[in-house]
Amino acid sequence: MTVSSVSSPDPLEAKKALGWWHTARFRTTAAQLDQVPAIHLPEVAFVGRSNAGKSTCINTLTQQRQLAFASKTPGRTQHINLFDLGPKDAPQAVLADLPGYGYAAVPRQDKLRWQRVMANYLMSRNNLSAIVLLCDSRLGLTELDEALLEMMRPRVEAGLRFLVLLTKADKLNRTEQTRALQITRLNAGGGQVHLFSALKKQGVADVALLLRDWLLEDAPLYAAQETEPPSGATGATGATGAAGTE
Ligand SMILES: Nc1nc2c(ncn2[C@@H]2O[C@H](COP(=O)(O)OP(=O)(O)OP(=O)(O)O)[C@@H](O)[C@H]2O)c(=O)[nH]1
Ligand SMILES: [Mg+2]
Repeated sequence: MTVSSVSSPDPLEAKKALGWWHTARFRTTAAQLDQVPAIHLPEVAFVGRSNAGKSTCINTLTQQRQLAFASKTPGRTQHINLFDLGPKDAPQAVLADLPGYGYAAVPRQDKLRWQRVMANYLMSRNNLSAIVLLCDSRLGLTELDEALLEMMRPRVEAGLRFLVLLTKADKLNRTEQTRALQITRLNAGGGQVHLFSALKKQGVADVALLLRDWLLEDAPLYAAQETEPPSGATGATGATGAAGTE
């Protein structure tokens, strides 16, 4: 098995994809599900345990130091933050940075509330094209990640794209990286798995290309919805309708 840093994508294509990610700019923030606006653009959601490296990954992909707030203090991201991607006057896709789950020091009520917000978001967000589940490569998929995978299974089976990123890969040696990839691939239920290091820029080009292609492939589906009444919009992968609002 090759470690993902070994395969290098076409440099020109990678440069174009990174240029596209660099267009990312803040769109809106929401503390509750019913405050998140319906958007007729393909969306990728970044999820994972608190401290997994979501915000750092977003900053690395977009090559912006402070787009998403990264922190040494777990539980930092408390809102659903949305960012636009593509030309300024014609955004093509949306990136969602979701609050991390599982941080022990957060009061139980807040923890439960956020887990509910996130689950509802992932199950009900009509325009979701892809989910990126980030987990620390030293920990692999934890119980909470697997619960999330299980919950998302119907949507993944219905076509929702799914990528697991093993973050902080710089903390592992080559052998450990290969092992982490093998184990996670077995447990990822058919989703793609990549190693990622913000520090060493490992996997950045691959992930930039993969996610951009997924989103742009889905863009025509949502462009068609723009002309329909909002109630007729169902999203490419279909909502399960399982979630209410917070
Ligand atoms: N060595 C190393 N550290 C990293 C990497 N990515 C993130 N970190 C560190 O991990 C910590 C958490 O990163 P964040 O990006 O804030 O994590 P988060 O998932 O957004 O956390 P919440 O907002 O709490 O959910 C920070 O101290 C980062 O510097 C990496 O690739 N390598
Ligand atoms: Mg964060």
